[in-house]
Amino acid sequence: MLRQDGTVCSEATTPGVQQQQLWSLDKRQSSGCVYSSTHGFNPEEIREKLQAFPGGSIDLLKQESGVAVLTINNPSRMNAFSGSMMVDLEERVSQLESWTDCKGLIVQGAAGTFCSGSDLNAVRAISNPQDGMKMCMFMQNALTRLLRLPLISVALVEGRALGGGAELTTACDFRLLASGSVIQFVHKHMGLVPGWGGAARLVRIVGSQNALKLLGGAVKVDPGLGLQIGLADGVLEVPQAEEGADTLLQQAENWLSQYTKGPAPVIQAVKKVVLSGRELPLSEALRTEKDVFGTVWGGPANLQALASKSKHK
Ligand SMILES: CC[C@@H](C(=O)O)C(=O)SCCNC(=O)CCNC(=O)[C@H](O)C(C)(C)COP(=O)(O)OP(=O)(O)OC[C@H]1O[C@@H](n2cnc3c(N)ncnc32)[C@H](O)[C@@H]1OP(=O)(O)O
Repeated sequence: MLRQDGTVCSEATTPGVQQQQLWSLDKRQSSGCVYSSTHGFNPEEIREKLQAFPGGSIDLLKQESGVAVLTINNPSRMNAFSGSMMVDLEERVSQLESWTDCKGLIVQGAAGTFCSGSDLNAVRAISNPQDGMKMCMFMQNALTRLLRLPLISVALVEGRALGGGAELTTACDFRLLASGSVIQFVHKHMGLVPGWGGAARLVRIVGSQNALKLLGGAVKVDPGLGLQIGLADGVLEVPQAEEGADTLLQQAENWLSQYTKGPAPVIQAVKKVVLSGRELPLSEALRTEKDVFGTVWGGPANLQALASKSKHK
C-alpha cells in the first residue's frame, strides 16, 4: 500500500512476508503498517474521528546532530494522548521516515512527566468496540512505524508512563528512567489489556514471564526493577538546581551519542539489519542483511575508513 509520502506499507508483517514488504530499500527506511484496507482499516475515517478530540500536541525537533526530540505535550492532562495527538504522532513519524539524515530519536514528556496513556475523556467517547478497535489499529500502525524507523530511539521516562504511555516506551529501542520515575501497565485496572502493541513488544523486551507479571499485576516498574528485568537500559539522576548540571535531556543525548556517532547511512544500516534479524525468519533476515550490506560496502564511510587504515602499515 503506497502512503502519500511515497513509502510503502506492508499488507501485514506476518512471518514469511517478503523482505520488500517490510521496507523499500530505495526509500532507505522500514515501513510498518500492520493494518491496511484488507483488515477493514480506513485511516482517513479514524483520523477524522480522532481529530474530534483535540488538546495537546506532539512536538518534533530535528537537530543538526541527526538526533531528533519528540515531546508528548499535554501537561494539563499529565501528557495523556488526546485524539488529535494520536493523529499528530502519525504525522511526526511520517516526517521522521522522510528525514534522510536521521540517526537518533529521544521521546520525552513535557513538564516533568512522560505520558498517562489515552485521554480518558476520549476513551469514554469511543468506548464502543468498533471505534476502540479502529483507534487500536491506528496506534499500532503508528507505534510499529516508530519502532521501525531507521534510527536509534530512546524513551526518556521522567515521572510516570502509564497505560498507553507505558506502551509508548516499548515502541522505542531503549528506555532511560529518571530517578523516581515509574512505568506501569495499568490496563488491568481499566478492565483492559494493552491495545497499542505494548504487550507484544513487552514480551520481546522482558520475556513472557516478566511480561505476565507486569500486566497481570499492573506492577509499578521503578528504575531498579526496570534494570533488573531489562525494561530499563539506564537510570538518570534528576539534576539538582545547582548551576551547570546536565538536564535529563542532555544526559539522554550523551547516553545515545555512544550509538549514533558516525555517518547517518551507517547508523541507519545498523538499525535495519537488527530490525530484520528481530522480525524476519532467518533466511530472509540473511538476504536482507546482504541487501543492507550492499548499501554501505564501498560507500563513502567504508572507503574513508580503508584510506585511513592504509596509513597503518
Ligand atoms: C491502550 C491504552 C489506553 C487505552 O486503553 O486507550 C490507555 O492508556 S487507558 C488510560 C490509562 N491511564 C490512566 O489510567 C492514568 C489516569 N491518570 C491517573 O491515574 C492520574 O491522573 C495520574 C497520572 C496518576 C496523576 O495523578 P495526580 O498526580 O494525582 O494528578 P491528577 O490525577 O490530578 O491529574 C492531573 C490532571 O490530569 C488529568 N489526567 C491525568 N491522566 C489523564 C488521562 N489519562 N486522561 C485524561 N486526563 C488525565 C487529571 O484528570 C487531572 O485533570 P484535572 O482534574 O482537570 O486537574
